Amino acid sequence: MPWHAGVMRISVAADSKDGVAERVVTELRKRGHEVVTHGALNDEERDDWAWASELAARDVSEGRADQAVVCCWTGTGASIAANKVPGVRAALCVDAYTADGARKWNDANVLALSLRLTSDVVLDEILDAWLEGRPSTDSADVANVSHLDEI
Ligand SMILES: O=C(CO)[C@H](O)[C@H](O)COP(=O)(O)O
Repeated sequence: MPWHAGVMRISVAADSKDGVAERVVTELRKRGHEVVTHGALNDEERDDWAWASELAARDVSEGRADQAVVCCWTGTGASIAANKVPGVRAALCVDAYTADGARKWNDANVLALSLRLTSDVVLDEILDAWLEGRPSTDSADVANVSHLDEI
């Protein structure tokens, strides 16, 4: 399903059943999106950050999800793991400005979050910016993003 279609299928992964991770799931569902859970949010799966994040990123890469949100304590490991998956552009976002830029300039398709840093208010702001964000059509931005596949 394309970005602009409104309702999306979004995979959410976390390495602990943290309140922030559970709030991501709740907030996405509240906004009408279909959510698939991985890692510590899924009783059947391994909960380490590299494995959990990989599963969510592969959902995006292999077309089972439109976007993903990957979470760990710092957000760093989750973003590194996701960015190893072909076609994934994961962005670790600590505020709405970064989330907006990640969608606009980087056409990011995976949002990485720090469970440690992300307050409820900031999470709401990040999700709003992320979900409303659209990739730039500026030729330089398009060229940068397409070069990522060539690197
Ligand atoms: O931020 C992380 C990785 O970037 C992890 O969440 C952090 O290392 C804690 O992991 P664990 O609970 O398995 O020790």
